[in-house]
Amino acid sequence: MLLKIPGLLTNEQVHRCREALARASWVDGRTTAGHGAASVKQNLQLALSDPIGIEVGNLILDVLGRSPLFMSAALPLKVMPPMFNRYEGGGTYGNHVDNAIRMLRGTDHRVRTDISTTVFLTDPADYDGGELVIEDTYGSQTIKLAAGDMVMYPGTSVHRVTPVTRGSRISAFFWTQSLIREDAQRALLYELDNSIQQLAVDVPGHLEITRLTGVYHNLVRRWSIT
Ligand SMILES: O=C(O)CCC(=O)C(=O)O
Ligand SMILES: [Fe+2]
Repeated sequence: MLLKIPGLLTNEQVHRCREALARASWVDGRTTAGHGAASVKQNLQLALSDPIGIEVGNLILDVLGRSPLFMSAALPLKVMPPMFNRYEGGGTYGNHVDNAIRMLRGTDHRVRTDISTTVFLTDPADYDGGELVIEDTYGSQTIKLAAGDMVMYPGTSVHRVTPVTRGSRISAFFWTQSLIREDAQRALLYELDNSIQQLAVDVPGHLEITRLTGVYHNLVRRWSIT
């Protein structure tokens, strides 16, 4: 399931992130890519230990934790600390699939990358190119969103970022391990949750809402990996 979350960050929050990131030092993005991906990756990133990245990442995690849309669609078990990248001067990231397992820095904790996410931090009018192209079962989706918007998509997808030929594209990206491993099951739960929420507005207090809520939780119980 590919899902956009418009306005995850307010303009003020985007501004704060961008101001902090402008003070950070960027390194070659190939340092954090797996073997196959490194050969098609041509961008800049913040070092994982960069205190500015950690601070801005915490702001984003805080906002995410309060996003009902993210919680419902991701059903997160573990969210990796956000990382940051910058593409300019033809910078690009060719077709790749993200590594299935990532280590949490400084620990021996592993995170399975069920869901990949990009949070756009640059106004699309400020750069050319830089589209995130995701191969989906319904064909390829081209994503270029307003600053503060986010897209989440299955970690299993082949994806790329087209060359940035004018300006500079700065984004946060991170991975989530979901309680629900299978994308199709997660998508069903998301649909059901949305339906129940809508029913609760349209026919408040209806007994069937309680039964459907039970079905929702019993499916989570059946499918959850924890
Ligand atoms: O910059 C993006 O939107 C995606 C980055 C990406 O695919 C990656 O770092 O694996
Ligand atoms: Fe990727």
